[in-house]
Amino acid sequence: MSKINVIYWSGTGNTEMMANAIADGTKEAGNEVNVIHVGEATIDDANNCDVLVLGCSSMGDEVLEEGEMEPYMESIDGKIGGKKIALFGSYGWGDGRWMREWQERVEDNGAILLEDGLILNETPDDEGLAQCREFGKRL
Ligand SMILES: Cc1cc2nc3c(=O)[nH]c(=O)nc-3n(C[C@H](O)[C@H](O)[C@H](O)COP(=O)(O)O)c2cc1C
Repeated sequence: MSKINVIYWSGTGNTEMMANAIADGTKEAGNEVNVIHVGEATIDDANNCDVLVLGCSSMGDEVLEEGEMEPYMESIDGKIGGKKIALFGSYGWGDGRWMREWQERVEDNGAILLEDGLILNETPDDEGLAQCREFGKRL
């Protein structure tokens, strides 16, 4: 059994739906999971788990949300070398650039990206939620 922390930011609830479905999948696979809003996450939450799962929607112009998620990433940049990480988030009109750049950032930190970042357009439908649960099971 692995301990998995899912730390997320979500403006209108789309990425939050993904976070909860990913958590359901990880639980079904027999893991222990904590879902934490990034506003309540500590640096320790990034470290005290076997797999760190980070979620944020595409905001600004293809960037992480700047009030809570970007500062949190800055607080863990340089401290996640060797960490197993998976990324996810919802987007709107873009082509997923925010996720590609986020993946690069995590890899530049020396973290081990377990999966390609899971991205879904706007509000997840049943198929999207099923994809999230499968993603969670694979972690
Ligand atoms: C201020 C703002 C900026 C956004 N910027 C982008 C963007 O650059 N690229 C994109 O694909 N979607 C963008 N979106 C759309 C959101 O990523 C999309 O609606 C997403 O589903 C929101 O998920 P959430 O409810 O988890 O925050 C933006 C939305 C808002 C409100």
